[in-house]
Amino acid sequence: MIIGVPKEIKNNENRVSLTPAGAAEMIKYGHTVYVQHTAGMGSGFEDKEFEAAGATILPTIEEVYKIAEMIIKVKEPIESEYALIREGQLVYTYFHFASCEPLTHAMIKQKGVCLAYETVELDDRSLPLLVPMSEVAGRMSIQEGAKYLEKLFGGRGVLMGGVAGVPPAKVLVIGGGIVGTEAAKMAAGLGADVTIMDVNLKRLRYLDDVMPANVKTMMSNEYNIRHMVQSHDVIVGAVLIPGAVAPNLVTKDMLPTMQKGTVLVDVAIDQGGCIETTYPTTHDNPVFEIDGVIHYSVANMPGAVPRTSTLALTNATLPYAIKLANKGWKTACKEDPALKLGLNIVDGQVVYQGVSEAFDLPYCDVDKVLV
Ligand SMILES: NC(=O)C1=CN([C@@H]2O[C@H](COP(=O)(O)OP(=O)(O)OC[C@H]3O[C@@H](n4cnc5c(N)ncnc54)[C@H](O)[C@@H]3O)[C@@H](O)[C@H]2O)C=CC1
Ligand SMILES: CC(=O)C(=O)O
Repeated sequence: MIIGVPKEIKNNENRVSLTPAGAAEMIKYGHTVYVQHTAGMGSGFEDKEFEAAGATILPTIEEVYKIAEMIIKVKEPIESEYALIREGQLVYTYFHFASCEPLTHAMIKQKGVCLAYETVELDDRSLPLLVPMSEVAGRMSIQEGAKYLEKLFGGRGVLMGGVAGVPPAKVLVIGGGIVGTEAAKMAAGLGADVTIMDVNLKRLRYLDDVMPANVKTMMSNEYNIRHMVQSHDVIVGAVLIPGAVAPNLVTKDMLPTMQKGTVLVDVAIDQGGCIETTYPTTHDNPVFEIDGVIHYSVANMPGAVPRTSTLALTNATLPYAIKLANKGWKTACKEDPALKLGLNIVDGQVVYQGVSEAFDLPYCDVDKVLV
């Protein structure tokens, strides 16, 4: 198969979807790999390393899209890329359709095969291609929270771990999955007083067992959230309903009850956000303030640590990419139920329930596009 690796063009997105090692692996299986000039540079991989691995460098993004049967990306295509996607072309990347109606309509129109990393799902309901970036974003959420808590950046001027005789910062994490767990671990490691909330009691029991003593667990419901946000310094939004828009759990009317300089980090922003007042921001301009409360809502947080993130992401995406290239997307998806769940839009049809519900679009059973 002919594989294309475009350079990411989202704001400050320095990850790349394939490393030189990944390109070598693809080539070993008999595939041809085209990489856009400087696509790997932001992650510390030079063109010559891809060439040494057997890939061919192409000067422009247009040439990559034109020649490739399978595009491997990191972030969803942005507006300038929509028209480059061809009918029947496989695009393997994060899409987060439910949070972006224009992207959804554009991909329906282009009739590509959109296989979304974030909805590839194993039997145990885990999301193998989201996990590595959730680990990164969860850990980063506390670094960012700690930074914006500093007075200089508009925060309350509270030190995460406090000092002898002065209590530490209070951190509330809403959602106890991968992002939430990593956030709680990092905050606890800095000495903060942490509470983690979830609706899944089994998950709360597990977290209660494994977390250090400065992490408490609490059932997530409107009453508890309303009460807790009033006294916490950093609040991390980390919920997910796979493939669907995130629910608004921290609502606008709660802001005036918070302490001035509280920092909200809405990691779930890529699925629309779980804090009503957040909208997607960029690494260039990551925060904004409403009612004296700092909002951080960057939709591609791992893009800020591209070396770590590229290596972590491609560790997870490469084995599936090889399967797709070796067998073709139809056979690969028929044989692997986890990959099949990654199909969101195929040949102009929405084949993922959460996306059809988000925009009231007709839903087509995925098996119909696999015949
Ligand atoms: N902004 C960014 O750069 C990044 C964002 N993310 C996003 O972070 C979000 C979380 O991802 P993961 O932790 O991997 O998901 P996950 O599936 O591991 O965890 C989500 C958790 O939310 C819980 N939950 C669902 N409804 C809830 C509610 N009403 N109250 C409290 N908890 C609730 C679930 O029970 C689950 O434990 C996703 O939207 C993901 O796409 C992930 C990586 C990077
Ligand atoms: C999960 C995601 O969208 C990201 O890592 O950017």
